[in-house]
Amino acid sequence: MERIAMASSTMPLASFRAHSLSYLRKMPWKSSVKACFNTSLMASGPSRRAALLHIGSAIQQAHLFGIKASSILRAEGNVAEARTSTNMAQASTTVSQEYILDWAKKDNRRLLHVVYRVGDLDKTIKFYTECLGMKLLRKRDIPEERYTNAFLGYGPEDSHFVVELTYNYGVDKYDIGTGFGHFGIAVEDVYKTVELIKAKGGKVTREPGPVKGGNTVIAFVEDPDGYKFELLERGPTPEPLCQVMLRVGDLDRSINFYEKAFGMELLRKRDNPEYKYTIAMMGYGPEDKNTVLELTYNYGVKEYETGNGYAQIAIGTDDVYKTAEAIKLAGGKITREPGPLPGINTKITACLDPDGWKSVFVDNLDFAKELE
Ligand SMILES: C[C@@H](O)C(=O)SC[C@H](NC(=O)CC[C@H](N)C(=O)O)C(=O)NCC(=O)O
Repeated sequence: MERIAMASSTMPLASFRAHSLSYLRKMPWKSSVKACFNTSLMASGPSRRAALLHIGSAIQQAHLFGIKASSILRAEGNVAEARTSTNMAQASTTVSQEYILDWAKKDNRRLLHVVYRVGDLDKTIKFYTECLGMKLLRKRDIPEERYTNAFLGYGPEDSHFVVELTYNYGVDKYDIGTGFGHFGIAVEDVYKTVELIKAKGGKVTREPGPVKGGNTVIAFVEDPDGYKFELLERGPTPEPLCQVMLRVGDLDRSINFYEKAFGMELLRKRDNPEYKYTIAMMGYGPEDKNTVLELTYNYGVKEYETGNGYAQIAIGTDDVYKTAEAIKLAGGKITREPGPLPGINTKITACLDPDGWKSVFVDNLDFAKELE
């Protein structure tokens, strides 16, 4: 790229075009980005071409060194050509937007855990281990902040989605709100599981049987704080803690947000007109092997209360800075700018979805170090 930028000031136009296009063809960018560069390149004069290629070079180098392309583009704003050429401004914006949104889809992402608050940690741990069959994976007490966390799940945190319970000293009750739905647990026999839960004194709020309007056998149980768990009958799965269900006020708006800002896939959408709701399963891999976000739209309901019990899901990423950039580009609201957390140095960024549901992205390498 540097070679092209230098050549642009000395070569005749025809050789310059051939040289540049052959170089651009070899670049690992999307074809639409290349097309945009080609168009702008051919429409501009020699000095504009040099500036445009200079920006392209800077973005390419930024990519290699993990620097945000938008920062480079801002810095490059000092170049007079970039400031004055509408074509070039459009080209550079398209490059940074396409690059970063495309990157979000290819990033190494996984749902790590779901965080919520409980009023009695020991009581909840007892219910999850004895009734739901989870393992207590670790506990950490942060006395200076007056809270304790307990991590529970069906396998180690480096490969499984788990729950992160938060107990705030002295707080024994939370408002779960109307928006939080349930956590899904896949079991091979819902009837047997419910019997066991009942025998241990657990609260069953919906008896086992086929879901209304479908065939899957389900049941609902409630934990000591009133958080609902849906038991879903399935064959053996590597990820039994399989769903986080949240209600949303506009399903298409949410699908668009999670696809664009989070790089998730719409795995399944099912309308149930008889019971006046539609669900969309969003995630980073097939539903039978990965935990998914189940978004539920109830006909005509535009708003919910998020309460103060449910906190957020955490998602692993290779780069919290690019993640935050993608969320901003997709119109998301960043509530914590990317960077290391004081004290533990794990890099995170946090944001809100269109309904106010919070998510935190955690640097994959920092998270792995935390688990060592
Ligand atoms: C198998 C999979 O599709 C389900 O389990 S969906 C479960 C179903 N969900 C809803 O009804 C969502 C809408 C509801 N108004 C809400 O906001 O929670 C469900 O809970 N069914 C209940 C039943 O008894 O079948």
